[in-house]
Amino acid sequence: MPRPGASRSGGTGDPAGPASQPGVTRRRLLGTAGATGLALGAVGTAAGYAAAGSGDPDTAPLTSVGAETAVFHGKHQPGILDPMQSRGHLMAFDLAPGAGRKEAAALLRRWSATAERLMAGESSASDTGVALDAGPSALTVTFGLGHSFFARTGLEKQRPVALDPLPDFSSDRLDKARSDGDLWVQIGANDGLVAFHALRALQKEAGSAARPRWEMTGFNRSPGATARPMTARNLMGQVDGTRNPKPSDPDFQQRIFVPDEPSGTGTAEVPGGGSPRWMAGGSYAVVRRIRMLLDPWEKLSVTEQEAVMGRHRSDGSPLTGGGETTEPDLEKLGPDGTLVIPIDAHARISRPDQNGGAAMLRRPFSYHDGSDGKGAPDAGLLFICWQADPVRGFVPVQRKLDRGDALSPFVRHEASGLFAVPGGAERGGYVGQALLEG
Ligand SMILES: C=CC1=C(C)c2cc3[nH]c(cc4nc(cc5[nH]c(cc1n2)c(C)c5CCC(=O)O)C(CCC(=O)O)=C4C)c(C)c3C=C
Ligand SMILES: [Fe+2]
Repeated sequence: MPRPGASRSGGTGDPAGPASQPGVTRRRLLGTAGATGLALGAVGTAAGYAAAGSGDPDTAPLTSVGAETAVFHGKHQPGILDPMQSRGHLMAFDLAPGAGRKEAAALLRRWSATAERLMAGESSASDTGVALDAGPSALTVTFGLGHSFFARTGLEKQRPVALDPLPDFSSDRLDKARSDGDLWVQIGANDGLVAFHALRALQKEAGSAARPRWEMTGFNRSPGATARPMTARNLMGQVDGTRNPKPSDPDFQQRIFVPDEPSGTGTAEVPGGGSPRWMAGGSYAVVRRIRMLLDPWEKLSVTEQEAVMGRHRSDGSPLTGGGETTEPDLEKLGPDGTLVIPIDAHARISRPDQNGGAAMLRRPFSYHDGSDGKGAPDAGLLFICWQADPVRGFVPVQRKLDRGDALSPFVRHEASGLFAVPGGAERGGYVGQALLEG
């Protein structure tokens, strides 16, 4: 299976040698004809990397981690359905003073071209060489548009109702400087250098059109670190992600993605009108930087921690028994006559059946930014969730959590963003084209 973009042309003007020449991958990709493309979500393993086995570092086989390739073009943008990567960067940009629709379109075209090249393991226009020697490493780049983007570009009439600001929650402690933004970029890769390389390329290509607003760096477990593929753990030690909606669920598409023919115009003139047509195949990302108060959390006994969550710490199984994926028995009483899964346990009150069916796809990164200056770790979750409409996903669940989640005393929401993430770019096109040229 040829890797997307592997034979595309486009000069780089970079002096870094063959790896930066048009159509040449960073590792001079060898014959892709025999590639098997081992499907893992949208990520595949480019078996075409397998080489003659000489000692030549440019032709030696890559490990499976380096060879994994995600697909840039498609109905949905990458970085939503792909397996979570071990490294992540989140960045928000604001359009520069004087930059409008034309500049935004040119920027998204540049960014999309670069994302396509880098995801295929090719070099970027002003390659720094940071990712030389490495394969694409399951790199994904995802672009989103914030509420303020639409006024800046004169496209208010196209702004989806679904992008209306999130309500205030009583437990919010939000830093506005690290919240929101005109444009949002999510980068994920299974190699820290590959992810950083993409970050620098996109930052430089913002040029005079957009200025960085905030940046966050996150991580997850490395592929292969466990004996078998397992659900992720967060920095509280919990198995996190067990009950995520699955693509095989009958209602998965309608819960997570805007349909091909959105029901309404999605404009403010049509309340509840859903999403506009340019969002077909797109999704809405809610991004929350949630600090974990790890010192008090780690003082709890394991039994106390498990009561907060309603699940066992060891394997994520419900307190009512069974394995990780066993359905919890929410009515079960213990010998003392109280509920085995406490009434305020996080895993109880966040369920769709406790929130009018509200559901979201959670795809977070952990983060650690040193300490807060008083000795407590500044660590937690870069919570990212995906849904077709935040009013039927994140908002009702967070309202419920805000009212009485047993986890609340141990977490603090410190930054927030809501972004419209358009559908995937067509070949030769760019993300957001239907909006900006529609
Ligand atoms: C508003 C949405 C949510 C926020 C914010 C949130 C924060 C948060 N969650 C954990 C850890 C776990 N969450 C789990 C389940 C779970 N959480 C949410 C939503 C939010 N979580 C949902 C919708 C669900 C699934 C509910 C269900 O369908 O049963 C779990 C249990 C395992 C799992 O299903 O993933 C854990 C663990 C932390 C640490 C956290 C803030 C830092
Ligand atoms: Fe949760």
